[in-house]
Amino acid sequence: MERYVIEGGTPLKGEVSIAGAKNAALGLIPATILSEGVCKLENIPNIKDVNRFINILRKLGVKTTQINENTITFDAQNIEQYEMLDDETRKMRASYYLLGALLGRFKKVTIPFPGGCDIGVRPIDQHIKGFEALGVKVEIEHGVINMYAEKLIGAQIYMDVVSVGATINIMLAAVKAEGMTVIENAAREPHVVDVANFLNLMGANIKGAGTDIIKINGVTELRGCEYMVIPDQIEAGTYMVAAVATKGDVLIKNVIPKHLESISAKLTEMGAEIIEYDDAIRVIGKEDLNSINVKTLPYPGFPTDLQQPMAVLMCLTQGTGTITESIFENRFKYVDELRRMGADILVDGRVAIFSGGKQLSGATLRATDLRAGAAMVIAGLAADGITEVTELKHIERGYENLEGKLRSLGAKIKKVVD
Ligand SMILES: CC(=O)N[C@H]1[C@@H](OP(=O)(O)OP(=O)(O)OC[C@H]2O[C@@H](n3ccc(=O)[nH]c3=O)[C@H](O)[C@@H]2O)O[C@H](CO)[C@@H](O)[C@@H]1O
Ligand SMILES: C=C(OP(=O)(O)O)C(=O)O
Repeated sequence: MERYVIEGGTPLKGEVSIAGAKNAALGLIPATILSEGVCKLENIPNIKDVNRFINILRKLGVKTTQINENTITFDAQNIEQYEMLDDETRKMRASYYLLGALLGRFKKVTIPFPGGCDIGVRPIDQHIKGFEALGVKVEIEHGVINMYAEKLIGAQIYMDVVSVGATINIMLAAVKAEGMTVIENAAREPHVVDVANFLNLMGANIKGAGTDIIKINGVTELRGCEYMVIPDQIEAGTYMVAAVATKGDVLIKNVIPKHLESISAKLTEMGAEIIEYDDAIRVIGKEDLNSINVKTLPYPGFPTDLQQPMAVLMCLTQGTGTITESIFENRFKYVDELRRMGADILVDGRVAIFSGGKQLSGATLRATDLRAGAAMVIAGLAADGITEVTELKHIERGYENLEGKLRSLGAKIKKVVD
């Protein structure tokens, strides 16, 4: 069994560099399937989900060359396979992008239902609705999705919910459809824009990514290109929260401060000092934190993926604050773990009420999912005494070298393998 052993109480101090964005890389990697040339991706984060997806592409016949730790070329010119039913595909959420990418390339695809963090029901009805509008026939049997089309034809698609995955997936198929596709009520997350920019560099014609109306004029061929993954908004936000939780002073480098505005605003409201530079952000924690209310929303709102780390800060204030989770219906499972540390949290449906004023004390905690895992680590860094965090496989899905980066900031954390 692997676990982190953390001795709390040391303020984080120094500089940390943020890796490429998990959720952008997970869209860009399958997008390379659409290219009839070689694509070079730089700033790919070295994390489990990304490495798993690269392996899936290799199994499909994509030739990959590792140029250095974070740069890889993808050559999908000779692939013939459009079916991927292995276990790795089943485990990942982002494997749903194989639907859009393989439909765009072959007009047919067979994959299992996607996995991902256990944070509530995660339907893919909006993905399916979009593909059907493009002329795709969909069959679902025994947990396997089978899609095929004679032709992909551009269409007007209104998304009933704002979905990052559905927006990117429809874009992936629509770039190779005949005519114009319009996605209304599209997601505006930075990774939606990143995938659109990459596809445009490959020769696609996408306009409006970053707004809630995206227009895609289909093209017949996409070429190879070189592209750099954007910095990870969520990894950056995690270090921002960790700096405040430990009353530290951290310069977080290789970020796009614009992507972090919702987090900076909330940390400032809590009393932390935030200094923005062109591609870095300095976060200085304070002795006393104000209680605040946070509601998760689609971008540019406060990201649901930082809800769990933020919960730790809510425990460290003196008064009462709330978090409303409006994206996923069951993303509060981790509060039981924080309660073991003495936190006072009441959950009522989509709202968690935090009564502050309690010193967290070290305990053995389970990383129930990826961001809950990050929250447990931050709680351990802020707590009195020793905290052990188990089930690191979740954390390693999305954080590059978390232990090493925290240690470089002075944290007393070590990974123990029994
Ligand atoms: C691999 C990846 O990029 N994962 C991210 C992606 O997940 P994911 O793409 O799964 O999240 P979505 O943006 O699609 O989900 C948003 C909401 O829409 C609902 N929904 C979604 C699709 C659908 O067909 N029908 C439907 O009802 C979901 O249940 C959820 O309530 O965006 C989430 C929201 O920013 C992030 O938490 C995840 O880290
Ligand atoms: C929920 C997340 O990931 P996934 O969609 O891959 O499960 C996340 O990154 O916080």
